[in-house]
Amino acid sequence: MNGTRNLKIACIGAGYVGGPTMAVIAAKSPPGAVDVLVLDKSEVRVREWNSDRLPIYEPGLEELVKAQRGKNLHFSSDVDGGIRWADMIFVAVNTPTKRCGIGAGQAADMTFVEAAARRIAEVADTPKIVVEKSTVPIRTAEAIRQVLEANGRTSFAILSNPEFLAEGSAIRDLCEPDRVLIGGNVDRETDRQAVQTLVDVYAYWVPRERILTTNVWSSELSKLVANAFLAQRVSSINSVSALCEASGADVSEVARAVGMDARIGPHFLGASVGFGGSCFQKDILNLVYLCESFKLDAVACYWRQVIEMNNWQKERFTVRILHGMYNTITGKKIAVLGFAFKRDTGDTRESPAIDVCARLWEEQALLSIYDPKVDAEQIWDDLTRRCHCTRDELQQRIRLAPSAEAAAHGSHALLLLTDWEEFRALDFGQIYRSMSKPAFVFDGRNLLDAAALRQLGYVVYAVGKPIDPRLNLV
Ligand SMILES: NC(=O)c1ccc[n+]([C@@H]2O[C@H](COP(=O)([O-])OP(=O)(O)OC[C@H]3O[C@@H](n4cnc5c(N)ncnc54)[C@H](O)[C@@H]3O)[C@@H](O)[C@H]2O)c1
Ligand SMILES: O=c1ccn([C@@H]2O[C@H](COP(=O)(O)OP(=O)(O)O[C@H]3O[C@H](CO)[C@@H](O)[C@H](O)[C@H]3O)[C@@H](O)[C@H]2O)c(=O)[nH]1
Repeated sequence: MNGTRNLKIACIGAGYVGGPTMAVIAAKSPPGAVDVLVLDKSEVRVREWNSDRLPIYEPGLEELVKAQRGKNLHFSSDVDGGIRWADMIFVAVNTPTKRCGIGAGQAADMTFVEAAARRIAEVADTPKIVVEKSTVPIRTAEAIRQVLEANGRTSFAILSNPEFLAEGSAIRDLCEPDRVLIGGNVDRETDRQAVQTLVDVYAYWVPRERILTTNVWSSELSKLVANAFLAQRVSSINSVSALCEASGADVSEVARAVGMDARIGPHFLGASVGFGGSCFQKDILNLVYLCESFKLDAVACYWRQVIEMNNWQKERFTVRILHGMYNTITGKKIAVLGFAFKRDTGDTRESPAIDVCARLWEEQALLSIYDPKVDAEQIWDDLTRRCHCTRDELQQRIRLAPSAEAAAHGSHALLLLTDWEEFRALDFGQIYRSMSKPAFVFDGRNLLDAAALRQLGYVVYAVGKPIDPRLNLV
């Protein structure tokens, strides 16, 4: 039986993880069992969570939030008040890659996690269960404990409960997780009890056999390793995509044949322009830094290669465009379809589209960018930062388009950089008629039917597929 009644849960950090995770906990617990309060230092973000226009796009999220908000789900910027009120406090703040100092460009920046821990140490006036939800380097729970204990908070429990949701499918992933991982220090009675309390929360909707309990360090490390393995599969298939193009093999056929081996499995074998997102690169860099700090240089080198292969793939895609279009794209209009790092999200963090657009900008192309969910401001922010120039300078050669058709009109090439489902349904015949000829398609997601496009007259490049003889490529 579930022993958790009227548990007051707060979450510091109302981002891509904090918001959806807390909405699902609120929705899945029986009436009266939990009250959830999501806290953020950003008043703007909290206002958006309390409005009709949520700060993030995620399928199913809006319905869920609207159904629970004001009942057992609340959003507030009163972080101190929320800490005092709660029995259990999740820490779901951002842990980006460090930009300066020791470990810059690799180590995780723990500033926000530590600030949250210090805030709890300062204002909590009753014992709390602190749950590390952010992705953190191994032994962070111990650092949080030291901060708390040094401030006299000795009876607090510290648990690790990393999150495995993927953007675009966050609600489904949270409602039907492959597993929930909870790490606790079994030598401490407070932690043992706290693990049980957290297990009880998840057990409202997750089958008990999917809730794993481990020691804290295994839990922290498993999160980094899971992301490293996933990213490694994408880099592996992307390395094979280059070999396919060179040899005449088809990467989708190879992936299918290889993935049907039950020991390998079919998922995450989709060749692409490269992986993006806020997690893969950051977490592998974090793992590499960890290995280096343990003097495990060969291990660090092994994982670093996953990122190097990803960078190479993004660059390779850009070079394919340039060579395919007769070695010059100066002054040519190119339509960019998709700017988010994957479908079903408005998130652009580490999106391959940023790198590809920046490289095409350097080549003096005219870009017309369309994405169904990414805010215009976000695109300009990403590109000004990446291209090291002002928005005025960018706007001399880059436009944002209101639709895929508008982006494509008069262009020499379509680049498909995000696998939005709506791109599959475009009227490519109509688009072809509106384009300069020869009309090129560079499909960075293998989303489109290349044979059908060729029938319409397009010259098509698709990652890891046999090279179109009309392309100027070897
Ligand atoms: N985005 C994902 O898909 C995903 C999935 C699994 C795990 N993670 C991990 O979860 C963590 C959060 O990621 P995210 O994508 O939700 O980040 P995010 O940037 O979307 O959200 C973090 C929020 O924390 C707030 N914040 C930071 N410090 C604070 C403080 N001291 N007090 C109050 N609010 C504070 C920020 O204002 C921000 O709104 C990261 O460690 C990330 O690696 C992310
Ligand atoms: O076969 C594939 C699968 C993915 N990708 C790309 O890889 C990136 C990451 O995709 P995905 O993992 O689906 O999204 P994320 O939201 O980044 O989720 C990852 O990162 C999260 C943050 O840590 C983890 O919680 C998730 O388990 C993990 O999948 C995206 O650019 C995808 O387009 C490919 O190119 N080919």
